[in-house]
Amino acid sequence: MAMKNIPTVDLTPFFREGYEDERRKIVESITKACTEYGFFQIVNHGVPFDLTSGALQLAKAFFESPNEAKLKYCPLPNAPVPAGYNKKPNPSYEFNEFLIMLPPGSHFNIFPPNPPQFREVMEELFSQFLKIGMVVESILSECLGLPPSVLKEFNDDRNWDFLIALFYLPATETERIGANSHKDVSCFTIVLQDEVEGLEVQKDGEWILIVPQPGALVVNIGDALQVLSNDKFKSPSHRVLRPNGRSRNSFAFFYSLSGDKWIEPLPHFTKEIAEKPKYRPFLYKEYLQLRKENKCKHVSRLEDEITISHYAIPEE
Ligand SMILES: O=C(O)CCC(=O)C(=O)O
Ligand SMILES: [Fe+2]
Repeated sequence: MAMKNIPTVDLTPFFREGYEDERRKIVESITKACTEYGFFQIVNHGVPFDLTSGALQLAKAFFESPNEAKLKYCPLPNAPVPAGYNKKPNPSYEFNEFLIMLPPGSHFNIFPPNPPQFREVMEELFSQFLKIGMVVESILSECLGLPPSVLKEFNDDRNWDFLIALFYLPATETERIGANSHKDVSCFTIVLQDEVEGLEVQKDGEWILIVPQPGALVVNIGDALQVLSNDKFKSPSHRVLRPNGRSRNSFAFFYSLSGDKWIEPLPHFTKEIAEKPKYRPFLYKEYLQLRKENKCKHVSRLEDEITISHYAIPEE
């Protein structure tokens, strides 16, 4: 595993008047990070540290409760994403437990009553991630060279965003994989990791550690933005290795798209620059459904998983 440094950017200038030069420099560093890694970290993003550390502790307390208690909170079968508690079976090619929530107020949400503040804190975390997500969306839009309103107007339905609390048990002698190499379905994902290492991004065949930093959030590009930008920003392969001797927990916020949207590369990256689209149009919720099957139907072979290349137009 290589120790290259994924850039960390300070977002302070985006919360103040002026600072045009500083903002331009940040846009340049994020563009470079997205082109090279599809990953970067942000600090001074406005999400309170007390909230992030409290949420990590409460989630850990929930996941450490007995299995019978957790299994009462499994998803409803018709939910667009499987909100509630779920666990990858053992043996499987990966091993983790998770609790998914849709936006606060969604009737699909299923929260355990214990620990008592868990629901309230997860809802607050969701709202804070949404707020910073909108700032990140406008920065990424600028990084892609899009006119300011294009991405925001295209992606104007926030009912499909979801937040996952994740828990990884310590590695065993034979099993180290917490989450196998995958690419996220989202436009982009915001990850809050605890202090335990494990998240890695693949670049040029090497695995690079995303070093946990107190107070930082990790951002990575997802498949939807890869399609919309016609591969200008690619959704990076990443994985989670389980730590030795201790557990790890994290939250991942999927800044999504309306499931009712047909998506295909935007004209700014195709017609307007005389490039061929690399993907055929598809309904976003169809892709979400296929990916939900990957996540919950316990596909036991990695090669059987559906990925975004399912919609790629073969090169002539
Ligand atoms: O647990 C993490 O740090 C990342 C999880 C992840 O990649 C995902 O849920 O898609
Ligand atoms: Fe991921």
